[in-house]
Amino acid sequence: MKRVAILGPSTFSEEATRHFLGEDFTYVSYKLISEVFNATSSGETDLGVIPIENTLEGSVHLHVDWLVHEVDLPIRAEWVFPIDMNLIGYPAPEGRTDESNPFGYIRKVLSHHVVPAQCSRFMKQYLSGAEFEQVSSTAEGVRIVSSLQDPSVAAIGTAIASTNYGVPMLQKEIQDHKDNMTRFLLVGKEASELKPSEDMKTTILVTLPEDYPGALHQVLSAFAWRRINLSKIESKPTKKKLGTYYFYIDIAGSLDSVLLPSAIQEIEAIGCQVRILGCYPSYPYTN
Ligand SMILES: O=C(O)C(=O)C[C@]1(C(=O)O)C=C[C@@H](O)C=C1
Repeated sequence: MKRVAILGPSTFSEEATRHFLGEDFTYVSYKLISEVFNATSSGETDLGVIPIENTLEGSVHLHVDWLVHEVDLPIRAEWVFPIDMNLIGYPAPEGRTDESNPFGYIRKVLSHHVVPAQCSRFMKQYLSGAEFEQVSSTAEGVRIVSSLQDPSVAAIGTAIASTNYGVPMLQKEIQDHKDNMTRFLLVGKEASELKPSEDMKTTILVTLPEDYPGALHQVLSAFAWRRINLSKIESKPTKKKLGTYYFYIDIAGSLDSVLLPSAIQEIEAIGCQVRILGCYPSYPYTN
């Protein structure tokens, strides 16, 4: 069975990956996302799972940075998964209940750094008196809460973490929007057989030539006149020289098509550097 590195256990990454890949894989949990990348890069696992973007938070920059700067792991698939955030902790100790705020007794909240952006309304309304402390995953927060057994410290995470660590669910579905989704990437050195998908995507990094006014316009027009759809374009620092950027571009389409390779050739011809991060199937959420 192929081995898949995930941030886990009892995380959203685990829930999303089990839903997508099923049980024909061996899941190997790591505490840090850097360990997921390293395990996949070193061959300890065949594949790795990276949360890359969220409806409410946007790109997870740290993970994009790892993908671009630290490893050379092609993207093999992407899928989206709904994210229901839950407040997990112990009930108010006797004498500490507050009519105006049922969670006013919570002084500290532990979770992954992407979580406050996904639960900002709930946190503003009920947890404004609590300090937020970042931990390596949502499940790690729940694990710490279970070890402390202190009602003033709570976590935000998955329903499965609440069950597995035996910490009560205080409030379900506290994310700002019902349709909160996270996009996950499957990365790995070798291609894996996956279920067929109607949609293919290609992700490229483009570095513009210096001293070429209008270069970005030319890049975009190479796609535009071929009617190739870009689903995302983000500029990011190259980290080599202050003020220099590359563009992270998600393209709807496959490198096997006629038009996309010629668009890439056209932008290389004006002096752009192009790195292909992957050409892969994309899957919408299906229940
Ligand atoms: O901490 C977890 O549970 C994770 O799987 C990580 C992660 C992320 O990095 O975006 C995954 C999905 C949710 O958006 C929140 C956290």
